[in-house]
Amino acid sequence: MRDAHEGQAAPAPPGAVAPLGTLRRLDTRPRGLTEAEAEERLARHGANEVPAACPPSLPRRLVRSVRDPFTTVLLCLGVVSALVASWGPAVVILVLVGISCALRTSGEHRADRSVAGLRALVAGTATVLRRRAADGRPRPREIPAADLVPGDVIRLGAGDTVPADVLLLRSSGLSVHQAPLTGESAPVAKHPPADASGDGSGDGSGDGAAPGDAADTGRLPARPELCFQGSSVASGSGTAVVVATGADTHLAAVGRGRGPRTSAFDRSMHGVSWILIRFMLLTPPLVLMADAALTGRGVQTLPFAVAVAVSLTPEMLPVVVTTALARGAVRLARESQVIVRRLPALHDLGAMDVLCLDKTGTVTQDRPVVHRAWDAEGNPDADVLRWAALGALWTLQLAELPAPDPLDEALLEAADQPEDGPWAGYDGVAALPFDPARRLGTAVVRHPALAGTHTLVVRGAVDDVLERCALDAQARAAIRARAALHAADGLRLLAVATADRQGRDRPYTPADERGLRFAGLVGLRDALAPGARDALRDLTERGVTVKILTGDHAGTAARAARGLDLPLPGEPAEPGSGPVGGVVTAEQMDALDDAELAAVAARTTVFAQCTPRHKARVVAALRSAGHTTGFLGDGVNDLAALRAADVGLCPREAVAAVRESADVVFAADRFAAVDSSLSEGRHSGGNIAGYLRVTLSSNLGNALAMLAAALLLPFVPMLPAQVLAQNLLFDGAQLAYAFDRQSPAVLRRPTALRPRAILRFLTGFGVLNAAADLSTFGALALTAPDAVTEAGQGAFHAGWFTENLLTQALVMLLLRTGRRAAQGRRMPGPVGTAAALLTAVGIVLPLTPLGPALGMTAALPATYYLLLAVIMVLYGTALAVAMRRWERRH
Ligand SMILES: Nc1ncnc2c1ncn2[C@@H]1O[C@H](COP(=O)(O)OP(=O)(O)OP(=O)(O)O)[C@@H](O)[C@H]1O
Ligand SMILES: [Mg+2]
Repeated sequence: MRDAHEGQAAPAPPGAVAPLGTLRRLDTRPRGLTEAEAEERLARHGANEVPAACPPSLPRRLVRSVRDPFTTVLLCLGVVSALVASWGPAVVILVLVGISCALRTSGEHRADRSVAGLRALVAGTATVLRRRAADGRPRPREIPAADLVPGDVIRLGAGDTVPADVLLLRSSGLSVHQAPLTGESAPVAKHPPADASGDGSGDGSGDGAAPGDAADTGRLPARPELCFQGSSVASGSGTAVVVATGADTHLAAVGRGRGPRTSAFDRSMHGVSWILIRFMLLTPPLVLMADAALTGRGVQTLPFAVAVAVSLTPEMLPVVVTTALARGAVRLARESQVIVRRLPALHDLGAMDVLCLDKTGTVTQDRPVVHRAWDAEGNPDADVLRWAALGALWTLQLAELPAPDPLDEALLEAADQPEDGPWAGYDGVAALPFDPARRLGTAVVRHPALAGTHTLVVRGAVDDVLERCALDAQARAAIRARAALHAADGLRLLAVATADRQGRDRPYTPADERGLRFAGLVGLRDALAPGARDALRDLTERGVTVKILTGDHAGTAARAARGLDLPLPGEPAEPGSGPVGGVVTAEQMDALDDAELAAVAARTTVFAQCTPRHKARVVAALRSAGHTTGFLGDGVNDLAALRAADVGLCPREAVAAVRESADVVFAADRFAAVDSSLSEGRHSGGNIAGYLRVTLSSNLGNALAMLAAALLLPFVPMLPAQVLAQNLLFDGAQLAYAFDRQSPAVLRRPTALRPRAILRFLTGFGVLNAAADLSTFGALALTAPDAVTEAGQGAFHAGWFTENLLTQALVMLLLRTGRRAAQGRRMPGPVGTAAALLTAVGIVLPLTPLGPALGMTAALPATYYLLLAVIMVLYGTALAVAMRRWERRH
């Protein structure tokens, strides 16, 4: 069977007229280039690389890291300081920004390099027709998309990414997604210029979108005969000649089109950033006003006001985020063969609380085997299978699909060789390959004995085929009921229908698929993937709700869910009658608006009979209900949902377009990989959350204390050099969070960064921190009255410096999440070590020669240290109690 297909590999020369000029201009033929020509052109035109796909250079990255919002605010504060010639704060800011940018850039660079090797595994390829010699036969061959040259003739099939800008020579049922270029979600029909289609095969529009729609929605020219790099094939197939590659493509000209969607990570970070930026922008004017009102001083307080704002900034946030994510990504790549294509996706994985899966090929093995075929009355009938196989055979041949569909393969394998039976003499006329949006496909065949008659063979999902059959309601209901029984038995079902039509030259379109004669059903078995059930149970236990979104029959889907031990709320309804209990079908979804769907989606586990649009709708509904939603799928029908999700996951065997849109690609066993990705994501998320909590609350505490001190004391409570030293020490210690290993308790739940929760946390714990500082001021005034006078301010600086570092160390240890479970560990871990170092430096530094250099005199009485110890114990107790309450509430 496959031989017959491959024998057809050489395309018949089309009666091309219109593209002829193009072919001549490109100096090529419909049979493609020779290898030698291609090599020469590659040298001339360069590699066909998407400009945005190559990693940015080191200087580019450096520039980009400066554009981060915190860095921008810091730089603005720096400029203000420089304008009023307060060089202290200006230098502090410059040093902080410099260090943070350098660390972040090198971190990103390293992470990129170490995943580059694995990334090659998911690089795009193209099926090209090339000849060894000028008179040789063209052979289809898969090559890296980067090696394409203008003039190459390529084949496109459903699920392929269009690898360059191409002009269609032939097509059948071709529609492409141009979403990455134009943002429009419906597939657009594509076909060669009307008089160029030599093989009589028609074009079908995917979702009924008219050619030319593209013009209204994007900057793409409305040319149905052109497919643009970056779009992907939604249905059908085609043969096309490459007209532009690399930097000459439309994609390169318009840039990446719409940027990537905002993910959960972006939303969280955006929320947190804006809370802080508001704080930082409000601080200097507030300090100035308060100071002016209370002490009558003027702009000379500005440097101090700026210092307060600077001390609020979590300047290491970008570094901690990048390092935590990059380390996780590198570990995943090395240990679990998981490729994280977008670093923030790792955080989203950690925060993910709903994972949607497609069924076929994801939780099943996707090696369907034909079980049985039945005629319209429900009697076993091998002819139905043969009709289905005949349709599959001619679809494969006429549509020149780069790879056959597993379902079609199963049909061909199971059917008797059609050459032997009454099917022997059939010849293909046209094909509309399977389209997941219509959920059926058609082959048109003819038999010499029936001159002038074309037979349409339609295969597809039961409901969609029945809809197009000439049947009365009763017969239809009877077939539906039988199908439901078979589906409940776990079979995948294919309905087959035929129709005889007057032969014609006009192309066939989906509009011809009506008034059909129902032939029967084919049932196929597709076993559940080994390990799927255990993996899904683990996911559920770890706080991720699993949902299945499938194009399959409701009964088949429900049976699979049961086999996977997934709950089907609302069960049971009697099999074979009406809707299947616990399963929501596309039809039911269509009756719901988005808000209603969000409510239904929350309590439903299985969604059946989905078209690609339905899958995407469910994902969007779940996201709108506040869930961080992942989608794991592998087929063309999953592409839209994958893009709609916060994090798109796919196995390496997924179709090219899916692989290229996914955030995370699993190169090895996908279930083991989901598990380790989840752990790494939660690790990274937990580390980032820990850093944010500790840094923000202690920064706020410090800022409040500085403000109070400035109003109470006759001198500047913290000199710029001290602000710098303290910030550098804090930052250095807090980098430990990027390397922290979270306790198992953290890994048991999704780690979401909720800006509101963080705001509540930071105000509560910030005030507590400020209270500790104020108590210290009290202790200083009590034990060393000199320290609070202008002359003795060196002692105040030293006393506060020590206290600040000690509280910081305490906070680092006590405010991590899952702290209680982590206590059992013997090794101190990076955070413990950093806290110990911070304590040591806090006590010792003012006593060394560096102390006076920073304006600190360590002439404090022992009673101060005694009181400080008491304050620390009280503060530590208060922190522990507050943290326990907070953890219990969240
Ligand atoms: N190649 C094909 N030819 C004809 N009909 C098909 C083909 N592939 C699938 N179908 C029919 O269309 C239905 C929907 O298929 P679709 O590919 O959208 O989803 P699926 O593969 O069944 O499930 P999932 O969404 O879980 O991957 C199938 O249940 C089947 O009846
Ligand atoms: Mg699938």
